[in-house]
Amino acid sequence: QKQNQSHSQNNSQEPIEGQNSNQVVRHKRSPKDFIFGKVIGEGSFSTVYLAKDIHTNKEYAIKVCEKRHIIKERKTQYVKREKEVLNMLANAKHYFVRLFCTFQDVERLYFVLSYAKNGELLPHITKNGSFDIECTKFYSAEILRGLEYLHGLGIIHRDLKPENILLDDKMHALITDFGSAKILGEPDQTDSSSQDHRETSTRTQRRNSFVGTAQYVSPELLSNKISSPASDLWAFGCIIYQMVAGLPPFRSRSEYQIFQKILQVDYEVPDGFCEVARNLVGLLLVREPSQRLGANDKQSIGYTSIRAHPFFNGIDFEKLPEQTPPPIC
Ligand SMILES: Nc1ncnc2c1ncn2[C@@H]1O[C@H](COP(=O)(O)OP(=O)(O)OP(=O)(O)O)[C@@H](O)[C@H]1O
Ligand SMILES: O=C(O)[C@@H]1CCC(=O)N(CCc2ccc(Cl)cc2)[C@H]1c1ccccc1Cl
Repeated sequence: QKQNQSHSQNNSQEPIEGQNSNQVVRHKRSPKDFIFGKVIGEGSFSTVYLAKDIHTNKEYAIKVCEKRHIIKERKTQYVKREKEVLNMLANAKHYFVRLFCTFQDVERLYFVLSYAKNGELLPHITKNGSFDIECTKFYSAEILRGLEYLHGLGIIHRDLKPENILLDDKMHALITDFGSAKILGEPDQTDSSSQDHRETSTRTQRRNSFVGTAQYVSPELLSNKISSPASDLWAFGCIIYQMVAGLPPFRSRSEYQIFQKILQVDYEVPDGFCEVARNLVGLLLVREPSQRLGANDKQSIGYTSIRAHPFFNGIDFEKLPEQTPPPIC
């Protein structure tokens, strides 16, 4: 719309004259600030569009959620949690999809996210059959760095899977989808609603009904509903296995049978599966969360025992963002 000069919206980051220079006023965005392009994806209650900011010409992925549908599906908490966790990741420079801003209108919520031009990791694994060891090492290392940052903030993802690892234009990994995340130390919903204040240790939380995606869910989430950062380490083990084998470790026609296999830690390793990768997967797919490799590492310094595993020989964890990801072949 025509901007009235005297009240022209300052949507860029320049300070407005009359304000001291280090103060930048950001005006609340609205759909009018963007040109909405093609649909790049659909969620169970969201549609994601490729969009361009009319002021900067920058491209974003805008996730649009219908309020009516969210309320009907009783997912209001999920949506609020996604925004809350994305905000906590605002200072992360790498390894996560970033949230630039949110706004809403009567019917919808809008999340302006970084655009992961190369989509989800999953199709890159399946299309290619599986990854070679160089690719597997690189992407496992980037995911591990993301988990170190996330767990360092006391956040458990709880639904880590190759569909939730996106790839940016340079093919670097971006973890996304934080609606199922748990923030350690916050009062658990069950505590506030139920009278009995059940003991929950700091590192693990008693769980309410949430369970992640069948193939990647950890045994503890299926049995006693307690999740901890080690629950993400289990999913991490499943993802490494899947990059090497091309399929997740726990597979079956029925979800119930997948759960049975997970609870028994019943998986096979195909012939030709790289031995050193098999060893690492074997140290992560351990039924007892506290016995998983990395479970007892100090959160503040990262997963030193996983980084030290021979599988990561040759990986410089600090230099990953500057590296060119190995071609998927
Ligand atoms: N920042 C992004 N950049 C590029 N593509 C994205 C981005 N965010 C989401 N997508 C794509 O849009 C699709 C829908 O994502 P969205 O997060 O809305 O739903 P979902 O989490 O995939 O589904 P559900 O809500 O059922 O879990 C996904 O398949 C994803 O590939
Ligand atoms: O949590 C927040 O930061 C704000 C607070 C103000 C606000 O009204 N909302 C929307 C809350 C909301 C969530 C779900 C539905 Cl279905 C309707 C409204 C929240 C919101 C705004 C825009 C995008 C997402 C969210 Cl959760």
